[in-house]
Amino acid sequence: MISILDQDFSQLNYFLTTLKPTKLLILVDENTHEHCLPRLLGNLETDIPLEIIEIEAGEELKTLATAAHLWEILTEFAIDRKALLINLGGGVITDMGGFIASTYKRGIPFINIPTTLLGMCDASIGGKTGIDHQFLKNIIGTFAQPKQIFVFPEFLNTLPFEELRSGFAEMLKHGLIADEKHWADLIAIKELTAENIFPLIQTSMNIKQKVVEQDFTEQNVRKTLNFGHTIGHAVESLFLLNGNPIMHGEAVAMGMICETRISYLNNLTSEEIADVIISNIQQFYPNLDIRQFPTDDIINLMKNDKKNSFGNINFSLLTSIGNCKFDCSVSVENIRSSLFYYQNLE
Ligand SMILES: NC(=O)c1ccc[n+]([C@@H]2O[C@H](COP(=O)([O-])OP(=O)(O)OC[C@H]3O[C@@H](n4cnc5c(N)ncnc54)[C@H](O)[C@@H]3O)[C@@H](O)[C@H]2O)c1
Ligand SMILES: O=C(O)C(=O)C[C@@H](O)[C@H](O)[C@H](O)COP(=O)(O)O
Ligand SMILES: [Zn+2]
Repeated sequence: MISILDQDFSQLNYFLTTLKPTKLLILVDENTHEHCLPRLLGNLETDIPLEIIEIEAGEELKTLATAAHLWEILTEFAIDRKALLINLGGGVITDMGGFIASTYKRGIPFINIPTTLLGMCDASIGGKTGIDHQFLKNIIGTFAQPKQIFVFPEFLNTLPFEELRSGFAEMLKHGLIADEKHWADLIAIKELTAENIFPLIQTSMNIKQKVVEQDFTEQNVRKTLNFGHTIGHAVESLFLLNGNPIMHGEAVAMGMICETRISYLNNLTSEEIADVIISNIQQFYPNLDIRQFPTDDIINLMKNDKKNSFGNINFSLLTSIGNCKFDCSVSVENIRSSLFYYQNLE
């Protein structure tokens, strides 16, 4: 599924005339309702009946209860399998929307229109859908591709800086795992603005796309896209559980620092390279206060990571800038050491 950069909504309109859905359902959260929906509705050229479905914004709402509520709404609207769900939002909306669409009536078509940087470069691509459960990230979900992904970069104009920075973490990840030049271009950015990041979005989208094409169901190389997430997701879950959610990209940035340190501790990279990577990530992200969480709690949560096998916690680790190795086993001692290292970073 190739994402389409659509500047003037013409390709979206053409897509709708060829698909001819029986109904359009647009899933938004309160922010994308306010900032993105008017622009979309103002440009849609269609007489297909249309309904808007709004949920509250936030990771806390990416739950089974919200999914059940949304399935009920689909039933109320009496939608058939030829209706089209349009997910207009960030990763929470595309994960949730993709999940409810792929399960309702065993699957109705959906498209993603990402409105965050994270959504454009990562979450809208690749067909991982899902919800959190018992505070475990994306623990219930499906692999289901959207019929199409339409990217309208103008939506970034209303995105708060912190959200832009969160999405930037996944772009850094793409550089680190697959493309040294992309990494160099990203860290050369002096100020994180939509304008400065914009020229690099397509490269990030392509990196993700290419990996997913090789391994849709994450049997092998797709695991590299999870670099930073083994520790990042565990910490994200703990903040969520505490009622103090952090942004996904903030957690990934923290996870990438620890997992880069582990790459060195596991003799995959030199300490020098690891230090360069870490200081570059650090320049964008303030340290998270993870001292509040017992190390054992962080490690216990990692036992639920989806990359694990035979009871082992498997990591994706860096062998150099632009290269990543998956299915690496790591001693508990090295995991602890990386967390201690992070806690003591200046
Ligand atoms: N499926 C995947 O491959 C994948 C990849 C990465 C992340 N994710 C998931 O994505 C989620 C994070 O996504 P996210 O960072 O986009 O968060 P998000 O969807 O919560 O959006 C962040 C915030 O920005 C607001 N917003 C969205 N678009 C806006 C706009 N154009 N202008 C103003 N405000 C806007 C939202 O309402 C929300 O408050 C996490 O749940 C993460 O697990 C999934
Ligand atoms: O697409 C992938 O594969 C990824 O791992 C991308 C990640 O950035 C993303 O956060 C994904 O949702 C994590 O998946 P999970 O399987 O660890 O829940
Ligand atoms: Zn991620």
